[in-house]
Amino acid sequence: MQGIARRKRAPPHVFTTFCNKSLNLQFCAMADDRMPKVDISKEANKNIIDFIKLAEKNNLERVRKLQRLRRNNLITAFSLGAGVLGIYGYSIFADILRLYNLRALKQLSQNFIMDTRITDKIVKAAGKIKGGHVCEMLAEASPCAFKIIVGDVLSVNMESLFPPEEAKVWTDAPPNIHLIGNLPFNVATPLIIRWFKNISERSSAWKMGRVQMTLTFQKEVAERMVAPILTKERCRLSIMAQNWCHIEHKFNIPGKAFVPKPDVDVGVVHFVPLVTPIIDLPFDLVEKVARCLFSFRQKFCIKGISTLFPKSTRDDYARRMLDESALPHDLRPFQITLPEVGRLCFAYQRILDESPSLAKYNFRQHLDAELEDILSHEEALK
Ligand SMILES: C[S@@+](CC[C@H](N)C(=O)[O-])C[C@H]1O[C@@H](n2cnc3c(N)ncnc32)[C@H](O)[C@@H]1O
Repeated sequence: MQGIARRKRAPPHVFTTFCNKSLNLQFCAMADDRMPKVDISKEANKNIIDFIKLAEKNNLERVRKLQRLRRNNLITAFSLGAGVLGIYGYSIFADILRLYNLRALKQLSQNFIMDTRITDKIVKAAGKIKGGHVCEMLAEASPCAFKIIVGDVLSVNMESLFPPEEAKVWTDAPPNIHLIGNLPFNVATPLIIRWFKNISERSSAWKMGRVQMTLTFQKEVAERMVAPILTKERCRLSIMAQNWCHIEHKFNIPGKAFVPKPDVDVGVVHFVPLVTPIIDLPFDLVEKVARCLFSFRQKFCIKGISTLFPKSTRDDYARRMLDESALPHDLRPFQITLPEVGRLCFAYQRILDESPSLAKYNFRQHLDAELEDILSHEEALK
């Protein structure tokens, strides 16, 4: 008790303990020489042991506090480092843009990929291109003969771009000609639809054979193109892409890899035209059936199919198309396989063979007139 009373007077910072359970509290050192030594080996004094335990607990807490502090410091240092590196990296990109006198034009959706690891990855996704003919790479980066075509890719006829001796027969392996592009999203989607049409007709670049493409799209569009049945992404674009091409969604590029950064992520997609399409019918017919079929995605197919026909005959023709295709009437568009869409297309073709004028019917054009009809009918019922 005496020892405790004295020790209470001692300033807490001069009390140091080195104790360990295995030492059975054999050693206790005091930093203050004025304090008398306490002989704890004599007899187990409960109060002293409690005091030492308390001191040990305090020490432990201090150590934990220090560890927490150190961890927080590390996190802060790491975040600051990453921030500095980010700013440094961005300034390098900005310098490169300035060096090449490039200015990102918003109206052309110019978002540049400055990381050559990503451009390498895109080129790798194109497959074996060594010694090949490639449409689009940067002039300065290319050791090969390079020709810049200034123009709108949507209206360029690519027929004459490649040497005729590179052409391959359609049923052969694809020629060593590649279309690689990182185009604005508002250009890439209409362009690929146009190119599917060219593929179906074997026109433009596809006069050279089954020319492959490696193109970027908004990530969600890439996902739609490869979407299998029963997925929420399945849509008209899935039908069009998968009907004419073997298609692979290779990888995604995060928006932050571009300068300036777009609001969305980007998907890289590789296309190889099929020797024979799954639905071997004219592009416009397949496109029209797919468009109408998916115009009411959550409804039964019959609703979308019926929009292929004028109002007076639509229910009969739609039922006939489903029956001739051996498809149930309660099927929804995202449940239909490509060969089943094909059966619907052939059924539609047979109807057109009987009544060719039906081919001209366009639901969208007639929509306004029909809506007016419905409204006036409802008006009359009031
Ligand atoms: C997303 S940026 C990509 C730039 C560069 N290829 C890259 O990957 O860093 C899109 C490029 O397509 C060009 N572009 C925009 N509309 C175009 C069109 N209709 N025809 C051809 N190029 C177009 C823009 O000028 C821009 O250079």
